Amino acid sequence: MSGSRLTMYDAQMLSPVTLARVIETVNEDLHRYFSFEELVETDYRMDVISGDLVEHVINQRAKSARAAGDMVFGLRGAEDIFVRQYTGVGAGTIRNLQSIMTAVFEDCVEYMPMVYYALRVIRNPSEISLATITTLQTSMLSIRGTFSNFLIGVTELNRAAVELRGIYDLEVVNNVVKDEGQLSYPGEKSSEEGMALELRNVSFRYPGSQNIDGALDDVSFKISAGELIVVVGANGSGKSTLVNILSRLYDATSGQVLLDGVDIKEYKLSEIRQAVAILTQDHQLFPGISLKENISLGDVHCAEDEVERRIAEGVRKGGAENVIGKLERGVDTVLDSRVLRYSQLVDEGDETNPLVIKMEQLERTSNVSGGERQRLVASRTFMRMQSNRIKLVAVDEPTSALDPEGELTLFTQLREARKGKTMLFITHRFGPLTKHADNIICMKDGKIVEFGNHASLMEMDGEYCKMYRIQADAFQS
Ligand SMILES: Nc1ncnc2c1ncn2[C@@H]1O[C@H](COP(=O)(O)OP(=O)(O)OP(=O)(O)O)[C@@H](O)[C@H]1O
Repeated sequence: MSGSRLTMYDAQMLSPVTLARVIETVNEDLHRYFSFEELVETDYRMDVISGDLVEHVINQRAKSARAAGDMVFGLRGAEDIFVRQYTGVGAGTIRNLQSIMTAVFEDCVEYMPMVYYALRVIRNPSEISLATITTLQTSMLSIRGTFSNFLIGVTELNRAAVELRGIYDLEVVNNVVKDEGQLSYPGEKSSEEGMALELRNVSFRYPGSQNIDGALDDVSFKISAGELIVVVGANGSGKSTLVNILSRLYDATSGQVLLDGVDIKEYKLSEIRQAVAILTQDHQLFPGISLKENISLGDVHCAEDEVERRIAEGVRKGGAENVIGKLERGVDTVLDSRVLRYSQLVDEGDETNPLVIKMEQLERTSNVSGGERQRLVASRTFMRMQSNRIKLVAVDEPTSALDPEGELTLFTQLREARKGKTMLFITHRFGPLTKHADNIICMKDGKIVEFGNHASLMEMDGEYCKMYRIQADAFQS
């Protein structure tokens, strides 16, 4: 795609004047602009934050906005909202409020003499003339306009604030996770083998949680560098929360987290993020950018002459070679291309409306399945894992849409890539992983109820053994 052609489809029949319009653009910069703009959505939060991509996304968005130039006319200000959503800084809101208040103040000052004169006329009606009435009327209309603009502004601000809260509770996370550490990671005590992890009496409750109990309750354990750990437990037992705490997406409410024997808060936050690779069901393909770029975002710090090779390796290990092979444009394929939709006054449910028909035609349908998507997302993680900086890999049930062979291959590839890394797998399926685990953490109601390898936990005949037997029996009966 190149050029900057805009194709417009107007709906003249809606009204004597055009009230609605569908615009198609083939401008690549504009597409990128919309794509990066969309990454503020909750759906992509996990990828952007855990991949340490905040700065990259903000820069790319600004760059494509500059390149697209006037085509993003009317969308200025979105930048502020974007930055605010990622940083928790309300710069845009504050600036908007300031400009509205300034306008009101200026108008009040401007019309003050009129107001004074109007008050005099009320007190002394003999002063009034036709010219005075006309002047007063005009002034009052202006003042009314100013105040109605003010009210619209306040409503807008309110809407923006609600949107902000709704979309991004990450703002809370950013406020809670303070980036005050000074140490570089890996540090002096770090091992070549991977990241050593320790939790000491950690309890955690999500900000604003309505649950009676916290998500983690007095959790303690120690994992040596380079171990393969499997975390099991019922839904809601705290497994994913454990990963959130270890990768410092959240800070523990109480207790201490140590990485290589040093308190996690003493390290620079971005260096911790750069040392961790996370793959979960929540990880997504980014819309509107090529598969190649999607996978390369696994490591934006990769040397330029290494990128191609590492993407290819990521694709192979992620089991996505066949997926890409069957696409006409291969790794250059753009899935979920963004379409500019302007649908004011159009009932999108009305399937006979010519604009609705046109919009549906323009939506690029994605031609990959859910499982194929998971393979492409896994390819990004494998791209990331090739970096020497990665010392911890946390994998949280990323295989829900994979066929059994795909799941087994993914786990095998992950295990084989463990050199120099500590691996943490969260799974509900015991077979392919637990027998390879150095240790298994079994969780229940936010607590660790059992810790040990498969043989020792089976011998214990407790919670782990019970869950294991349920799955094993299902295959035998
Ligand atoms: N963002 C959140 N805000 C508030 N509460 C949350 C949030 N995420 C999880 N919780 C709560 O924390 C507890 C632990 O959740 P967590 O996701 O860690 O469980 P899990 O063991 O990974 O569950 P699953 O097997 O279903 O993935 C649950 O009670 C859950 O409702």
